[in-house]
Amino acid sequence: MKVAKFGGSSVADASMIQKVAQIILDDKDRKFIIVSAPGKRNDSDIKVTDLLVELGEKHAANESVDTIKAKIVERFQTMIHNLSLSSAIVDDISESIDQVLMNPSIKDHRLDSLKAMGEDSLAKILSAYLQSLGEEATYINPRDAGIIVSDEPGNAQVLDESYEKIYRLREHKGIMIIPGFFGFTKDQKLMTFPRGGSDITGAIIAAGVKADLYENFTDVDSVYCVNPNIVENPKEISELTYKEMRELSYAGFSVFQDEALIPAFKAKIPVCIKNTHNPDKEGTMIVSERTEPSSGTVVGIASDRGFLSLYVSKYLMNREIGFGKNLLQILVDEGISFEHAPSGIDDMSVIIREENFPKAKEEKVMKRIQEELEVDMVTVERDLAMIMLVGEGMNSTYGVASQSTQAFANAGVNIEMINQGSSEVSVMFGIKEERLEESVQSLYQVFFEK
Ligand SMILES: Nc1ncnc2c1ncn2[C@@H]1O[C@H](COP(=O)(O)OP(=O)(O)O)[C@@H](O)[C@H]1O
Ligand SMILES: N[C@@H](CC(=O)OP(=O)(O)O)C(=O)O
Repeated sequence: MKVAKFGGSSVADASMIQKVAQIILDDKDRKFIIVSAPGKRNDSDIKVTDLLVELGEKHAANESVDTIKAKIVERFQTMIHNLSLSSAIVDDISESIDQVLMNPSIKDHRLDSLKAMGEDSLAKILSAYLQSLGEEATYINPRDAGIIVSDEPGNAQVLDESYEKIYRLREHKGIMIIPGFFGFTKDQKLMTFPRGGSDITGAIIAAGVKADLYENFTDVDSVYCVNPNIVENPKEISELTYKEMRELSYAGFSVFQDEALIPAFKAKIPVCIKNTHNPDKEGTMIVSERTEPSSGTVVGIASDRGFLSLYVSKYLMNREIGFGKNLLQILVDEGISFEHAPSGIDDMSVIIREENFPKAKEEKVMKRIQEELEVDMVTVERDLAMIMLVGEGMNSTYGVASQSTQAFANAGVNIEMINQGSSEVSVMFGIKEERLEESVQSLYQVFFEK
């Protein structure tokens, strides 16, 4: 049995849905289908989830939602019309949006219910389309599928008790179409996963039904060793380990949501990233152990913008018991989560995503650090990018660090920070955001073109 997830780019319009239906019908093992909300049809288009977020924000600000709601409904209407399906589905979508907007009992998590409407509507459309082709296909709501999640709006996590119920889906006849991106709390509140979270639903269902394979269909032939938007035609990766993919997706390989790997990894379900436009291509396999030798020590270079470094220096910091804990406690008190915390003898930097440490919090946090920890210096440096080199073989190989620093030197880029994490499969560099592209290109040359 296979679980196949189709991302937003794979269900962007009616012609894509026809392709998706063909892929499903081409393999009888594709029994559990997870769908995202319609994504961009072209570069200037807007994802349905983003339209729904805008709708929610306007509603919360008591602004008129008529125009934005009409845009969303029209998007589905065109799709339904081009698939020759009943227009009653459009009326249902429009009514469901109104119900969510008017329901007073979901006030504190209304945005989740709105965001979920993209996936939910698309799942209903795909099952109706498969039925119109004479197939036995059923829309299954995540509540009925058994996806039970924590009560964290926009950031839900699956609860382990889900898996037993999901396993029972195996007995269901025909093809099951399950909307991605959300689940229900024990007290029946709808909660969404983090953005990109349909990948997470796919992994949860794959783990729950103990699938032989989790196929993740997107719009590229494979996972490339570097973001194809930065390097033209980069090398394809045929096989990756869970550990490598987790690091790469965390650090910027947006092709697979970073939290999605955990359920698949725990249940040891192999994952295959494939292209909806080119389904016969093998794609990239993600497995627990490599079956073929990797072509190099570094398997991928991931990068992401939007970080800052909170730098603290205090003479004899190394002798002060609890300094690190007290610094991090201040961040906890202020509701700031951090990513990395490299430290020296008298210095410590805390790397934070800018969205988690808005400028409005800066003055108070700096003042608290200065006064409570009596530091010599505390500064914040914004507009940083992180570049991560990943590969399971890296730690047992000489020269990766020197080759990397050479690559930065070739590009004339100053390294602000190096962090060889404890994961043993990655090394991370912090640089100024504006030098990101040339750094990645130079690293690509050194590790993949020589
Ligand atoms: N290393 C990488 N390999 C492949 N694609 C990548 C990589 N890094 C970033 N991407 C981007 O990820 C995109 C696919 O992810 P996404 O747009 O979320 O797909 P979907 O709509 O199928 O969920 C690709 O089109 C590509 O631009
Ligand atoms: N539609 C949701 C969830 C998702 O996974 O989307 P996509 O498959 O387009 O990345 C989002 O935009 O976040």
